[in-house]
Amino acid sequence: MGRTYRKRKRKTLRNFSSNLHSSPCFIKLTQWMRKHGWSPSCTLCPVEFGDTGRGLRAETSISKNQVIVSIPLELLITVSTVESSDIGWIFSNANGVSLFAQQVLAAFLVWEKHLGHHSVWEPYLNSVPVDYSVPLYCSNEELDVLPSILLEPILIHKQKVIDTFSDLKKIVSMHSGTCWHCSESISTIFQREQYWWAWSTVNTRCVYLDEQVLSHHLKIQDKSCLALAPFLDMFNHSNDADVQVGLSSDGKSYDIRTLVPFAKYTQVFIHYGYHSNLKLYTEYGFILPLNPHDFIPFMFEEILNSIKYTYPEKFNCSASKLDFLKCHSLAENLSCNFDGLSFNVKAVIYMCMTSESQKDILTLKIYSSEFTSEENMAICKVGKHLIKQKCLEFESVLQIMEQKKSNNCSRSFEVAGSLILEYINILKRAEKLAV
Ligand SMILES: C[S@@+](CC[C@H](N)C(=O)[O-])C[C@H]1O[C@@H](n2cnc3c(N)ncnc32)[C@H](O)[C@@H]1O
Repeated sequence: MGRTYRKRKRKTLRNFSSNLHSSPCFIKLTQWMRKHGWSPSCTLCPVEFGDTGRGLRAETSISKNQVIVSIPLELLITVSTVESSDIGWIFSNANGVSLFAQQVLAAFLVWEKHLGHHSVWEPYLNSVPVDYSVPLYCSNEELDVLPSILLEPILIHKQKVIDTFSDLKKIVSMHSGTCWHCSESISTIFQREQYWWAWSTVNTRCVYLDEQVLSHHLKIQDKSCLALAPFLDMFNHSNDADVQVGLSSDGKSYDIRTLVPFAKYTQVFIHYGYHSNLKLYTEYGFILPLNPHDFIPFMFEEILNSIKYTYPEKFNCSASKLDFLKCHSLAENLSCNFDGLSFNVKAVIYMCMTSESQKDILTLKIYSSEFTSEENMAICKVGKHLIKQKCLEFESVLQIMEQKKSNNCSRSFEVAGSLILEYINILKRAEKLAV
């Protein structure tokens, strides 16, 4: 699929949304949920939106403080659901191998998916996506061209998936039984590809519960009380949404109450958290244009290099200055966002360009930000150089990515390209502010 085609397709999709209300998958999901005690809290229709993909649309207006979804606890998939399932015994006998909530839920999805029609969860499993745009699905060749700001969290995440899968294989291979449904040996049912899909399903769709709701006896390493919640997991995220989530007052369901109203025929969003685009990309496989929580980190050395380049004669970064910066936590959170360079970046630039003898004055100036116009100009000049260098770095990465994109690339790689483009836009705006 060529670039022009994709661009054209995106353009068409943006203005187009298609109603999924009568899709067999959705009808079966809601019929099955009703049988298990669910009833809709308000009229929501699943729709394929041009800009956000599948989500839920309000068929009538929704007011502030209205409960938009309420899922009976028996419809949630939690660690206790897994414990009392066909494969619960495998995890009760893990023989010292570490278990994590996400791994256990993912294993359960793989198991139930393989049962097909024989799974009571089939209507739910058929409602979740068959593939994902999370970075786990970037090929090694694609990962090779990503900048370290993206690559580092991706590799950490990927390693966690690899390790938990390898531990799962260890656990299942301790047991020699065969499956009642397909007669396959238990261990062959858990394959890497299915596990990656299941892991991504949990990662992009789970909610967090109170520990008390989850009574089980499995030895889970982490305290994350994850739950998969059918239907509820079709809400997309927006920074403009605001919600209250948790158990209903009678403790029988998991509810979401919206704190903002929604007009009839608009998409109803929830809020996944105050996430930067990097977090949204690595955890959920999408980004938000003009995300106010976005920022681009700088390394301390990058700032020093910009000072050395712009004012070689003024550069002065002694051991005592380094101590000072570290003691005052000024050498961390070095970043740039839509509003320009962070306070700490400016403090580091100022500190490392000013002579040692004036340390008391320096401290006072940094915390009052009362720089002379000459000092301000010097800080801006270094800041501009720093921003420009980062921009050049991202532009050259994007160029390489564009070349790769013209061949067959993963959806995840395309999202990574959009993220780099967002970063370039932020830097260009910040550069204009640094005058
Ligand atoms: C909990 S699911 C939401 C429903 C999902 N869109 C679906 O089709 O089932 C989370 C996933 O939805 C997508 N998503 C959520 N909010 C989005 C947004 N504002 N823009 C684009 N995609 C979004 C991402 O793929 C994310 O991993």
